[in-house]
Amino acid sequence: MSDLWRRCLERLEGELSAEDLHTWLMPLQAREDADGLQLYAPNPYTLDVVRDRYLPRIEAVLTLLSGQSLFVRLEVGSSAIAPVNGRHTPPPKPSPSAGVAEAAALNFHHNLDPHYTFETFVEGKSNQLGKAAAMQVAQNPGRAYNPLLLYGGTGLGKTHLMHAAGNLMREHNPGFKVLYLRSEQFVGSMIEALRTKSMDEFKRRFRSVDALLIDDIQFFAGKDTTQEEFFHTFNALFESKQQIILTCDRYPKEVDKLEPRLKSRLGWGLSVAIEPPDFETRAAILLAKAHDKSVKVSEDVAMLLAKRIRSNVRDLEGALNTLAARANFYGRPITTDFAEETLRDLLATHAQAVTVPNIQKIVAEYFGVRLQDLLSKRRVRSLARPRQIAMALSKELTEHSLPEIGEAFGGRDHTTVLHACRTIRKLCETDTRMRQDWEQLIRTLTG
Ligand SMILES: Nc1ncnc2c1ncn2[C@@H]1O[C@H](COP(=O)(O)OP(=O)(O)OP(=O)(O)O)[C@@H](O)[C@H]1O
Repeated sequence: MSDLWRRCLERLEGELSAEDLHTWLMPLQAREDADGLQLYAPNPYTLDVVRDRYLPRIEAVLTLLSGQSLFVRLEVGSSAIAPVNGRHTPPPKPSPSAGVAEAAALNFHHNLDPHYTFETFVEGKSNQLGKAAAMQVAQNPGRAYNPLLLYGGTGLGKTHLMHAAGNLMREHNPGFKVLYLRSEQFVGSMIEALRTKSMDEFKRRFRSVDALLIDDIQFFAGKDTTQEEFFHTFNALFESKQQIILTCDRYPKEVDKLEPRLKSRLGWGLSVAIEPPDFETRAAILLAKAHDKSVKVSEDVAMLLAKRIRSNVRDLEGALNTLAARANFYGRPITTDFAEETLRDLLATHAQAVTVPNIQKIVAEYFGVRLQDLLSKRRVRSLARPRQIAMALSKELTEHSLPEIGEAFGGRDHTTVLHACRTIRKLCETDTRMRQDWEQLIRTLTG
């Protein structure tokens, strides 16, 4: 069986009933080839059901798994034998009388993940602005903010929000043509178009959509021809008020080898940072994901995982999936003991990354002070503030007690550490600069 298809089935296993999976998807045979994935249905009836009910979802999953836009062809037959009656599933052909717009709409195959919606997105301080902006764009495409750019570290929900916006646009207007693709797919399509001398078609394809969603545009860095082409596509869409939504793993101005004129265009709309979620949001996301997957997880377990896994939501979700699979396999409930035991190695890896000496070193580097000064008794402000931040980070990111942290900072009293934690928390609420420093340090330490 094609490995990709096997992984696709595994993913769909969590979403479809066992009966549907066995009746419609398991009987399909798959073959990967240069053009994409060929699926063979045992009979025309299965083919029709798969095409009508499951094909968009299959394509969305395959795109997510393979990282590229895969063309899926459905035929009656088997992967070992040639197709028996050659029934293909091209998108329905428009009648000769259909207008151009109608034809385009009929041929258009959106590839949004239907599970990524605003309803399944848990809001917290870290992503509030991003969510609000994505919703406004979805409610008023091409007019609210264009482009909308969501940026931030990996696994924080940028792709989720982007799909949610696309899904909401289509909910309001089912004919709306939303095209989602990762930036590598854009590059791949362009190279293919250049190779086959079909740039006109490439241009038409990207400019005929109502909303273009491109993920991870940092991959455009250093690819001059792609940037040039994207620049023109951008201008064409922007001028005719078609919506553009982009994501990037950092603020685009900080991406090296991205053309200045492109960077400037990206700043025309709204750029919103998606920050790593705080403890409460991480716990809430876990409980929501567990609920979606019908996995029984107590608040204690959610809090344990949220406390120990701070890197990103994807890692958190991965831990939950592992727990669910093991609990199911052993027929055991997910208690905190079971979670500790099952995820021992994973939790240790996350704990290892953040140690008090590591925090002290990173904070000293960040503020340009010497480590020995940070740990000294000197009370000048230029040292006192970084020291307080390092103490507060140690409390936030490690399991050490206040006295232990005090000890690690040149033998200070635990009340000094407590005071540092309170001061920094207050400052984070009132001082933007402080909050940015805090978040940046958390990113560096847990990323
Ligand atoms: N606030 C949230 N609520 C619910 N799920 C979330 C939230 N944030 C992230 N997730 C989930 O975490 C996983 C990773 O998110 P996503 O793929 O959107 O991250 P990303 O920021 O686009 O990362 P990358 O830059 O690596 O592509 C997804 O399954 C997504 O549903």
